[in-house]
Amino acid sequence: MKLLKQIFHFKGIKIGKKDKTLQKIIVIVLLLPFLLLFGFLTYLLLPQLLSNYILLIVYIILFIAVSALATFFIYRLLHIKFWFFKKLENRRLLLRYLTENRIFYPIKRKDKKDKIKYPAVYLKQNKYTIIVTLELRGGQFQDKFLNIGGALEVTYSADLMGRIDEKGFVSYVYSADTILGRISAKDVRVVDKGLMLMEDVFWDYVHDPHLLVAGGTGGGKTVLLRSILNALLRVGVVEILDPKQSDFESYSQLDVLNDRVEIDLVQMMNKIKQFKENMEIRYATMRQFKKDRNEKELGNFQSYDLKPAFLIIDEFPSFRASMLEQRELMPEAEIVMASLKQIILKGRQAGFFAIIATQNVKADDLPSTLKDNIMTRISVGRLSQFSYEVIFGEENKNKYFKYIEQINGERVYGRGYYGVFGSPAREFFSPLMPKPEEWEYYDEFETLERLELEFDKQVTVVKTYTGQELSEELAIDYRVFKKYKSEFETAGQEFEKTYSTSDLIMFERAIECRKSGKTYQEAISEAIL
Ligand SMILES: Nc1ncnc2c1ncn2[C@@H]1O[C@H](COP(=O)(O)OP(=O)(O)OP(=O)(O)O)[C@@H](O)[C@H]1O
Repeated sequence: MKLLKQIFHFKGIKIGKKDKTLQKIIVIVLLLPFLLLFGFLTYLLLPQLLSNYILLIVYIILFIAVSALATFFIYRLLHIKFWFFKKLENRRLLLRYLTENRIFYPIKRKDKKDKIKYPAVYLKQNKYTIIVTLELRGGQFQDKFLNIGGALEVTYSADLMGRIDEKGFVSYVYSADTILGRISAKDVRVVDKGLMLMEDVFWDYVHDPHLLVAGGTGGGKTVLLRSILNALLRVGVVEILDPKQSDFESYSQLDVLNDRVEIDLVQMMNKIKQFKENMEIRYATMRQFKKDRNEKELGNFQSYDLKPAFLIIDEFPSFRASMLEQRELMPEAEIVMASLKQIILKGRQAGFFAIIATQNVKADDLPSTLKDNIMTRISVGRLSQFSYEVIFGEENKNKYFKYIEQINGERVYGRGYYGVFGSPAREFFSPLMPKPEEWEYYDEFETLERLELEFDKQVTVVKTYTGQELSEELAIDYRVFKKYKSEFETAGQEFEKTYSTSDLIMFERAIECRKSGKTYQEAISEAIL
């Protein structure tokens, strides 16, 4: 079976001259009914037309204009509406690229025009992806083929998702026609694969924790955050910080978000500290469950049937700036930033996630410990090149990020890019907000049941440990504990005077990793995330 697969591995349909011919055939077939009609009418009107030459000329010009226009209209419509025609168009585009860039072998013929032979280039297409496979195997164009990925990205107005190197071939995978996967804001839900944002885009917050949303003014950031809220409010507890005091403030009147929307600076700072405190309580609760169940390793929040908690911070740089601007708040601001860092570094297992929204990103807007540990990133609207670089990182350094205002003549809102840290960014369309007369976020949220975290009902005491106590709890020598601590600190982890349950769990994880033969460095970086 494996051998058969290797022999008959389907790379797609080979590109060749037939692709141009096919396009011509389509145009002729579309023109045919008009030509028949022309013939029939001419036959009926022949005596009148022949007796008046001006009428004949007007008749011919009119007919050519009407049939050309109608054919063009139907041709365009078919390509916009039908997948089959789009596929043909993609084949023609690739053929065009090859021809215009002289990627073919001319074959000389005696007394005749030279013939053209195209190298082996295959195109495979499905709903959202285009895969172009090109043969290498010592061919004249092999060097070109190894670097053609970016050029074809422009040809298809698509996003290069990756390159696959196979023996003798190279394939480029593009995501295209992404707009077809757009969903309505009404339908945004958390499903098995994560929070569904498009038909094929899921924010898997358990595996790629925390979310960074960036959007230029009017780009659709607020609409996107509200759509996300539509899903998250159904599965967990959401806290919102709205420093602009506009987009979310009114939601505090809703039962589901009552006391969970802050607009005042000090209240917002307290909310972050409280969120971090809650994360520690969650860790303590989980540890207790682990003990009760006699488990060897601590599971994640889902394995103990606990609900996730989300902290949305809108306009993060402006919130941070106003905190740092006020001298008297400085010491407190540091604690707040340290708490946020802890949430981002340690929240995943406990089910505590941050969603940080910002406009264009400036150099010092996002401290790198925060940015580097927010795994999922989305942009909407127009951003500066610098912002794209900061948001989507090294991996997408050479990517050409486009700003598209219209698609097929219609203004498009909420278009941007989606990426998980370290992988290629792809085109993204934020869920489409229905017309206000059909559906409103506020009315929808009004129908939702308010969810609580487990400890809103019961009081759990957060245990803290001194270094000595922690080493005893971990059953390791105090000097070994110090060694782990200094390794953690080298990796950028900061500790307070006393240690929390989440610190204890992090140390436990590192010790486990070391036992399985990993180096200190590997164990520490695994334990942090
Ligand atoms: N996904 C969408 N579906 C439909 N319309 C949208 C969408 N996103 C944005 N829009 C339109 O664009 C307008 C501006 O969007 P939004 O308020 O979300 O921008 P923003 O990025 O939050 O801007 P600002 O930062 O200035 O507040 C919306 O009022 C809406 O008309």
